[in-house]
Amino acid sequence: MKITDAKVIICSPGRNFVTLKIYTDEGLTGIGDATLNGRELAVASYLTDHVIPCLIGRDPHQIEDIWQYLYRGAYWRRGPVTMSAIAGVDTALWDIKAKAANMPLYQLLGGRSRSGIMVYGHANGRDIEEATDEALRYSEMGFKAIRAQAGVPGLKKVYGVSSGAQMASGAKFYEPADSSLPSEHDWSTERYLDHAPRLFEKLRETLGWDHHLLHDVHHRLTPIEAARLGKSLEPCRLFWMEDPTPAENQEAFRLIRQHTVTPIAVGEVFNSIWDCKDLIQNQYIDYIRATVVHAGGITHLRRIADLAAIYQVRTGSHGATDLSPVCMGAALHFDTWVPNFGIQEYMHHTDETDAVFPHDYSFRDGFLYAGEKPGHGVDIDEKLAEKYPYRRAYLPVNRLAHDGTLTNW
Ligand SMILES: O=C(O)C(=O)C[C@H](O)[C@H](O)CO
Ligand SMILES: [Mg+2]
Repeated sequence: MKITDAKVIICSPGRNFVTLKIYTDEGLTGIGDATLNGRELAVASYLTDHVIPCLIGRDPHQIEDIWQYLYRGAYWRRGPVTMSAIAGVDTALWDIKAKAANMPLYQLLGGRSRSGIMVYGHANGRDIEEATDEALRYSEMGFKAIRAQAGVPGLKKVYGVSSGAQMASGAKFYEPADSSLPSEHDWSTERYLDHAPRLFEKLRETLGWDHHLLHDVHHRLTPIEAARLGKSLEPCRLFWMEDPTPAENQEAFRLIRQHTVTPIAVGEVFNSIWDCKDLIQNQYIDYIRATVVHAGGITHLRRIADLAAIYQVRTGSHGATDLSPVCMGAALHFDTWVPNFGIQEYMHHTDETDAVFPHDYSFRDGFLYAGEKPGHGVDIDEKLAEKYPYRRAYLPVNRLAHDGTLTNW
């Protein structure tokens, strides 16, 4: 088999997505997600201008060789743009290989390791009461694991809290990339550290102890502040505290670990095994959140998961709505196989997105199930995609409430 063509499809059915479609001389096609929220066109250009010309004429079955060719061949290794582009190619090639084998992708990876994929949903509210009501709604929908975020008194806008608008599915609409220039949030660590434990006390009081509860700190604390939060959340027994501090300095997590047994999840912004090698080998974290689209596709994510397995670190892949249904489909096949699976993030896409990307995965009683169609089971309706042209949209920036200093969002 030979690759005859490839093209990048950019569309915005509610939010921007970049999809790579690869064509072969045997009529089989495959698609991969290459979306990098807020920097979409950089990846599109990387693919169109620099990667696609290198793909034509290659054997799509040689996934590993093509991965190495693109990674080593660029000379400039790693980085989110490069690795998202490689992920788009890699995912599309696994899709083609599985279609050629007439098997669902998880079978090629090593077969089924579990009956379904436990997922966590996002309950949030402008205050603790609203977030608690929302968590109850997630429980009624069947979720066994719920991430909770609440507004902080005195702060106008914080990460993870919806303005209140509802989608057709009933879920609260939340899209952080909400503006053609970055919108501005405000932040106070003192107010947040006082407030966050109260949210989880209320959730335990209301929901009891049968649900897994998760929380995303979204990189906003220093290590010692994160240690304090982890300690104060211990009585509420969280499944994880996510991204407590920025992870550029992997050694920083040693300090958090010395102070708290609240489990730690990190990795949604990681794009290679080198970003998490020390975190994993020192057992500073419990869950690795790297995912298919930002970490070089299935080929590279598998290496990260295998390293993590040796150190009893489990997977907990990123699954916000900026990861397209193509990424979600591929991730679910990966999750169906990976031996050290922990949990999968699952945020509903809008109806418009679901219509542009028909898929065969399904949700039932707190679990997602990969479909049985050959490939990863996700397609793109190109005609429909044309109706939703790209719109520039940025993630917000964050400033300290008391003096306007730029801080982590
Ligand atoms: O889903 C999460 O845990 C996130 O932190 C979502 C990120 O803010 C989002 O994917 C950025 O594009
Ligand atoms: Mg996160």
